Amino acid sequence: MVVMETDAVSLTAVTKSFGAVRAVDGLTLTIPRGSTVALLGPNGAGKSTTIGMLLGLIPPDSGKAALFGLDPGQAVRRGLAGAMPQEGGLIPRVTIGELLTFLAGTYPAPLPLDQVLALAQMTGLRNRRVDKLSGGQAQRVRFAMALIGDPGLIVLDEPTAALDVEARREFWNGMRTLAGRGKTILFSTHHLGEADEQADRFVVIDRGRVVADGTSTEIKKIVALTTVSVTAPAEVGWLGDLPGVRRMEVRGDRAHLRSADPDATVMALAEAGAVRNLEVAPAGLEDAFVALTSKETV
Ligand SMILES: Nc1ncnc2c1ncn2[C@@H]1O[C@H](COP(=O)(O)OP(=O)(O)OP(=O)(O)O)[C@@H](O)[C@H]1O
Repeated sequence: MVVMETDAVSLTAVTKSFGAVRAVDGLTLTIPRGSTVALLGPNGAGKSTTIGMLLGLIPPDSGKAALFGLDPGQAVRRGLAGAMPQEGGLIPRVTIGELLTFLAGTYPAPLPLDQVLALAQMTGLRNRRVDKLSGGQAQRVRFAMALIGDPGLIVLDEPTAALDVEARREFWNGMRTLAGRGKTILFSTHHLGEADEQADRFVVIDRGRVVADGTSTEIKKIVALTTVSVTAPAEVGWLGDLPGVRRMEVRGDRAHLRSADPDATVMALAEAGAVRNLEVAPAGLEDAFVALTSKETV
């Protein structure tokens, strides 16, 4: 008999309203162990509320949230999930080392302090007081706080918002080390390029619902077509009938073909001898994201 491992995250039809605002609207999301998932969506889409519900901080109005098959609050107390809030008060007048040692004592099987400091790129900062930190350093302390219990699931709400480019790179190095150890990582972000590099799955939320869920390539395919362009031949009408082409537009001396099957389109162009100054531009994640979440009224 095959024993199914419980998923790291399981949200089933969760709904949460604040007064008249339905922040999350019947959202279902399952994250198996070991994946790195990016949660994307415009401002107010419901990302933070979703994260709050899966950490047991916000009780859903209806539906069910579970972490590793347990009630979320219970899973967090057992150190199975570590979270890093967007911002949050650090206790003043203690050093980073004291704060992390105190927290380590509250978990059954914490990570050694040296390891946590290394993962959070804070090895030299152990004796620094937490109220004497830059925004980026405070962010790293919050990251270390999420890691100290050695959780199987790490949840990060816009983890790199306060970090500069170099600190961001270091941060993701730490995350990749953790992902390599089989940790499940869920993070929300507005940096689509960054998400594209780090995550192996993308969940796009809009108006409290999941509007797309898949790999970066799958998400791009759902909505965005690759643009194949060539120097326009004398006659252009036939270009619109080539395999894969959904739309054709001539601007200046160039013909732009929006194609669902760019390989087939390029082959057909080559057979017809119409490949002068050929360019193929794949759709970006940004295009896909805008198309998925644009506020068009149906
Ligand atoms: N405590 C609250 N009281 C009232 N309304 C709230 C509360 N928390 C969230 N909302 C509303 O619920 C909706 C979803 O908010 P949420 O913070 O979950 O979105 P988000 O996707 O995290 O946005 P952002 O990217 O701006 O952080 C928004 O309309 C927000 O104003």
